[in-house]
Amino acid sequence: MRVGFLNVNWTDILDVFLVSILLYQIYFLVRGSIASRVFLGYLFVYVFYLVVKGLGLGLLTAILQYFMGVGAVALIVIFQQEIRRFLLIIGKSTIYTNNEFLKKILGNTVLDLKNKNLKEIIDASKTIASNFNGALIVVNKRDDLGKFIETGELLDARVSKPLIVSLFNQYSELHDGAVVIVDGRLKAARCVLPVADGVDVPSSLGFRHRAAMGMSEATDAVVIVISEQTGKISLAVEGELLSNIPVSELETRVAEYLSSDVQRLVK
Ligand SMILES: Nc1ncnc2c1ncn2[C@@H]1O[C@H](COP(=O)(O)OP(=O)(O)OP(=O)(O)O)[C@@H](O)[C@H]1O
Repeated sequence: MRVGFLNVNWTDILDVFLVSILLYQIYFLVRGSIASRVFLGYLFVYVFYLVVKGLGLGLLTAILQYFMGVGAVALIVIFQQEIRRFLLIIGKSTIYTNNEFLKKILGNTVLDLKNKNLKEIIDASKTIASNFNGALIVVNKRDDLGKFIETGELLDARVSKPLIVSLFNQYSELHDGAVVIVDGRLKAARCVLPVADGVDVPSSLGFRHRAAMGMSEATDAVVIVISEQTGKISLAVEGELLSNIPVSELETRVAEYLSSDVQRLVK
């Protein structure tokens, strides 16, 4: 098919269609964040490069080509979070989650909660909430939480209700930040978590709740967050915050997410 001076065949149309979807998905992932400005900047340089190349300006093309090469590596670093989210979306597609064979190969079966000491964690959360002491408790699922543990005070203690409650006591030296629990061991306290900054985050949310969302977006851990102001308990899972969870439902909700393939907790 000829459109003006262009020769267009069906593969070109398919190509443009797929690139449009890809660009839209990238825009959807980065919109509202600082990364979106970086992405636009990079896109602008790329279009400029195509124009320069089309005009046959050899030297400028070579310089821009080098810049684009280095920029591609920089983009991977800058877009770590977005790339992770993008791959998670693909990984969570129904093809995978509904396929028993793949689940078995990739070990996506029911997880054993026996070693997680959930009861102690839940009991501690209830007590902290009733005392109106704020808290941020990260409980691992499968992902390695090593780099977040390193930001805090290393403890590696057996999880127990009194330990967690006393760590979040307002007079404790370690009450700030989050505790990270891995397979029933309280690995560290006063940990710094990544803060969620997307447009989906309500501006009214404080930093404790944003950090819970950010952590659950960056990893598959479940984060229990207790508000110091209201004593309400919320859960962050897969980048979403489920506010004001009734204490009677807390254990079931956490166990449900940690033990199964359920990707999102039922609201
Ligand atoms: N990135 C972070 N990583 C870990 N802990 C954090 C982070 N940001 C904030 N916090 C913790 O949250 C505490 C209070 O934050 P802030 O009052 O802004 O949160 P909030 O969501 O309004 O919670 P609250 O309802 O308890 O006041 C801080 O003192 C700190 O202990």
